[in-house]
Parts: sequence; C-alpha cells; structure tokens
Amino acid sequence: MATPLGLSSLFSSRLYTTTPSVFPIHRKEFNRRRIILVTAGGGGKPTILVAEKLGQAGIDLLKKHANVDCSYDLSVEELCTKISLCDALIVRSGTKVGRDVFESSRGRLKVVGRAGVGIDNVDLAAATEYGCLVVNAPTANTVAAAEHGIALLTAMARNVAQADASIKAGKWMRSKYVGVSLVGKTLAVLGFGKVGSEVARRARGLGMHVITHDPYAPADRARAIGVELVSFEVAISTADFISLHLPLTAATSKMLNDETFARMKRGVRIVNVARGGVIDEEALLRALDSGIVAQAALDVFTVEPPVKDNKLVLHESVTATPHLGASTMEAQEGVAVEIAEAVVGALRGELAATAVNAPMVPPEVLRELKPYVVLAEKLGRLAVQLVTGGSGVDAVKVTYASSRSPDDLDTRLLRAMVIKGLIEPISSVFINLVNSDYVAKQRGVKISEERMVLDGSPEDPIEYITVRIANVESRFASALSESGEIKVEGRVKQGVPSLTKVGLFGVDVSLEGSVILCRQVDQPGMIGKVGSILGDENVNVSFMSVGRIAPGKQAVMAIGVDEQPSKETLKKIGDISAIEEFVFLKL
Ligand SMILES: NC(=O)c1ccc[n+]([C@@H]2O[C@H](COP(=O)([O-])OP(=O)(O)OC[C@H]3O[C@@H](n4cnc5c(N)ncnc54)[C@H](O)[C@@H]3O)[C@@H](O)[C@H]2O)c1
Ligand SMILES: O=C(O)[C@H](O)COP(=O)(O)O
Repeated sequence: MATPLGLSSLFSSRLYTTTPSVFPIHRKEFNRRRIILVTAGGGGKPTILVAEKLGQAGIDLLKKHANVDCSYDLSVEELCTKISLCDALIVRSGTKVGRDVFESSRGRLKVVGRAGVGIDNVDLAAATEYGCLVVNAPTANTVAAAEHGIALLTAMARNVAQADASIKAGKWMRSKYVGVSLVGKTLAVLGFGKVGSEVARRARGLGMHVITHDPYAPADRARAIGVELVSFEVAISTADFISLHLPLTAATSKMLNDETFARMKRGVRIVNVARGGVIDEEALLRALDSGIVAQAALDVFTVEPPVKDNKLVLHESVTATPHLGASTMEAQEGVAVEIAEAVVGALRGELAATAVNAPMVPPEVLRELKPYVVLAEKLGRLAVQLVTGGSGVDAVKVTYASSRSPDDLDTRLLRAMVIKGLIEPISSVFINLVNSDYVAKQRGVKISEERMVLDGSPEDPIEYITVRIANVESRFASALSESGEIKVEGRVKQGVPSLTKVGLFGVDVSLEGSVILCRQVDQPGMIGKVGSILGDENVNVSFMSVGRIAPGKQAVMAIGVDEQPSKETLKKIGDISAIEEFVFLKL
C-alpha cells in the first residue's frame, strides 16, 4: 500500500492501489487498477451514516450494499462519536463535515457523499489528508434550482409572500401589493452554467429579454436559446432583474457590492439562488433602503441559517426562503440515487466520475511528476486568464516536449491539471484526475494532446509544456502565436515551475504569486520604472525578465509579484508611455 505524500491539497491524500507503482503506466493497465477503499468492517457489509434526509430510492439502493444508519440533526459531538463506526457518510449542505469528523473517524471513514452540488460544508483538505474520498451529485438538482429561481422571480414581482402574510394577518390590501410585470423586461443572468442556462430558457418563455454575463460560456450556447452574452457592465447597468447563478469563488465573492449597486438601474430587482457570499449583504441592505434595489429574493445567505433578527430576512422588500433551491421531491430522489451510486461505487473501489478531491495515483509517479503537475495547472490558469471575456473556450492543445518515449510518459495527470487550471477558477466544479475529462467534455472544451519527442537524456520526464487556446480573442495581444492562438509555455527549472514563453516572446519567471505581463517598446530603464512603482506600494517583486524580438523593438516584460498590486498601481504601470499593453494574472 502506498504512503501519504505531502503534495498540494489535491494530491496529499493517502494513495491506495492494488499494484505497486510502475512507470510507464499503460492506459489499459491503469484502468484495470482498483482503488482499495474499504478496509474496515471485518470483511462484512460497510456501514453508511446518512446524516440528513435523503430520498427513499437512494436509501433503498444503499441498503442493498451496506448497513444504513439514518440519524438526522446530530450534534457535532454525536456525529464525531458515530463516525468512528462508519465507512461512509452522506450529507447535504446542513452538516458541517470538518476536520474533527475525519479525526474522530480514526481512519475508518473512507467516503463522504454530498447529496448535491456545493461542498462548502466539507473540509476537503482534511478529507484528502485523511485519505477520504469526497463525491458529490452535481447534476440532479439543476432543474429544481432553476425552477426555484423562477419561482422567486415571479413571487417577488407580484409580492406573493408579502401579500400572503398580510391576508393571513386578516388584512385585505390590494393597492399596497401592486406588482410589476415581467414581459418585455430585461433579465441579466450572471453565470451561464447548468442552472443559469435553465433559468434563461424559462425566462425567455415568460417573454423576458434575457442577457447573460459569463466570460467562460460559449456564445453559440447562449445564441441557441436566444440569449445575448454581454459584459458585466452592460449586464448590471441595463437589467431590470438580475439573477445570480455563479459559484462562490475568490472572483465572485461580494461581486454585488456598494460600487456595483451604484451602477445598476434604480429599481432593479435581484434573485439569488447561488451562494449568499456572492452578495455583500450589508451593501444590499443599503441599496434596498436607498431604493437602488427595489426588491430582492434570496434563497441563500452568507451564514446559514441566518441569525434570528437578520435585517435582510426581515426587510419588507425581501422575499426569503431557507435554501430550498434543490428541495423538490424529484430532485431529492434524483440526487439520492446519484449519491448512493457514487458512494457504493467508491466503497467497492470503482473510480468515481464525481469525485471532488484527490485522485489515486501511484506515489512514485506523483513524486516524479510533482513539479510538472504544478506547472501544468499554472499554465492552464494563466492561459484562461489571457482570454477576452465572452470568447468562450472550446479548443485547447497541450504539447509535452520530452526525450522519453511516449510509452514512458503517462500524461493523464498533467492533462487533468491543465483542465483544472483552465476550468476550476471559473466554476463550482472541483477537478481531479478522475473527473477532469468528464468535466471538460461536459463544458464543451476539447483538449487535444501532442507529444514532441526530443533527442537527449530521458532523465527528466519533460523538457517543456505548451498550452494553446484556439478560436478566442486575447486581452493581451502579445500572447498570440503566429497562428493566432493564445500560447504559454513553461519548464521546470531546478525543481521550480517557470513560465518561459508567452506568444512569441521568451520570458523567464517562476510561477509563484502573481505575474504582470507588459508589452513595451524595448528601451533602457523600463525595469527600473516599473520596479519603483511597485516598490512604492511595497509590492515585493520576486522575478523580472524581458523577452524581446530584437534590440530596440518590442519586448514583453514578465514581473513576478508576491502581493496583488492595487488598481491605482496597475494604472500607473499602464500609464508609462512605452507600455503598449499589460495584464495582471493570478496564479
Ligand atoms: N440554492 C440551491 O439550492 C442551489 C442548487 C443548485 C446549485 N446552487 C448553486 O448555484 C450556483 C450555480 O450552479 P451550477 O450547477 O449552475 O454551476 P456551474 O458550474 O454549472 O455554472 C457556474 C457558471 O458560472 C460561471 N462563472 C464563473 N465565474 C464567473 C464570473 N466571475 N462571472 C460570470 N460567470 C462566472 C461559469 O463559467 C459557469 O458557467 C452554484 O453556486 C451552486 O452551488 C444552489
Ligand atoms: O449545492 C447544492 O446542491 C444546493 O445548494 C442544494 O443544497 P441542499 O442539498 O442542502 O439543499
């Protein structure tokens, strides 16, 4: 059995395979491998704790394969006590599966199943560290969430909840509850993924003019349902209604805030069935009180359940529901079956397509590929940030230049990491070796791979990796290759992943922190100018390199920074007259 590896959170799990590591791994051979997950229970049936209400079809399926303990509303202490007797745990969003749960399981807990999409309530790093696979059910509640979005939209526009409360209180207030019509109004859907596109489709049926903002959604998918892809600015400033369908990520956290509310049409109405943290709740309260936002309908909150006297929940212009998006009989039956199959499969040792944490890969392979794994993810992350919003990513080519025979180089892990880098920052999906191809296919991203066989010693597995994105525009024109694709190339230098090429320009910058890329007319003093602007703001520069076409001609300067420079600092860099374009990229 393999031992734990101290790699990144994605790869720091205990890795169990039935065969010792071999390198190369041939595809068929790998597919035959089984991951041993069930080690407890004395060879009898495994025990599964279902800690939140799950559809009966799922429970029935679980009971065919395991002892099932359905215990709801457990305190943290009760959960921690029970867990040491369980091989798998199934939860929804209401149970916090923190480090204490994994610690208390003393190694017996092998699978956590999240009966739904979001896994914000599961400590993934701890799960991975304790060798516990986490699986979710990402598709079965999509329609339910979309229907709830539409329910909130229509109920809000016609004051259904407020009027119902009023009539139940013995009042008959017809003029107070005059609503607004939806037909002909503009709805901006922010996030055009699984739920967002279903909401858009339904809103079109209500006669609304639907626009959407999602920098990563293909325009043809939007066009197919009569929806216009627009910039964030156009979406928020022209909408009568805004519906949120984004994952909660660093980029979307508090995306609706004082500044963005100020740019909206006065009287805009907002629906949130995504995650509470996408809205700055204090700012929403201010916008409601000042009349910028006429009404809001909220299914999700930053803290759930919200505190008793939460001002948003109590606000007259707010319609609130207790995270009911996925709560239909049909969705819960679907989710229950989806999660039961995934958990039973994982307990049997099958690879799970909806696994959200660590893949199982032989440690020797991981140890050798570790820096290349990081390089692959960062190249993916860089490349996607160079895409102009709205372009839609559908064709990605990854080239591995290596002196090894193609048979001696298994690139699935690297491809998975490129996909992770490309998709994870813009999605609620967690990507690993198990689910990467599935997710890429589902999102219409075609990944092709190419091997370049080099002469020389095959000691290092790879000389360099190139990631190209075709059919897109770039927000940094210098990142384009001769054939018009976004192109980034990297190498591992003394164990450190480094960016070595952007478009046609050679650079040399270690892939840590963040990177600023500037195209400039090659001339003396540029490094000093940019360096001093960053220095004035105490931004630590870790690396600087300049790649030029020829002396005195154009050059691309790559600057590695430890901290994120402020908008003002970036503007000062952009204002340097010799700088023709620049971009800030987070790694
Ligand atoms: N209330 C509920 O019960 C309920 C039920 C299901 C899903 N959800 C939540 O709804 C959200 C959407 O779920 P999904 O299954 O459609 O996810 P998804 O990954 O299919 O779609 C998310 C979309 O957001 C886009 N996106 C990412 N960053 C963006 C940005 N900065 N600007 C604009 N678009 C951006 C992505 O490109 C993607 O298309 C998630 O937060 C999920 O947790 C809530
Ligand atoms: O992430 C999800 O799937 C939804 O938010 C639903 O959560 P729930 O299963 O707790 O209803």
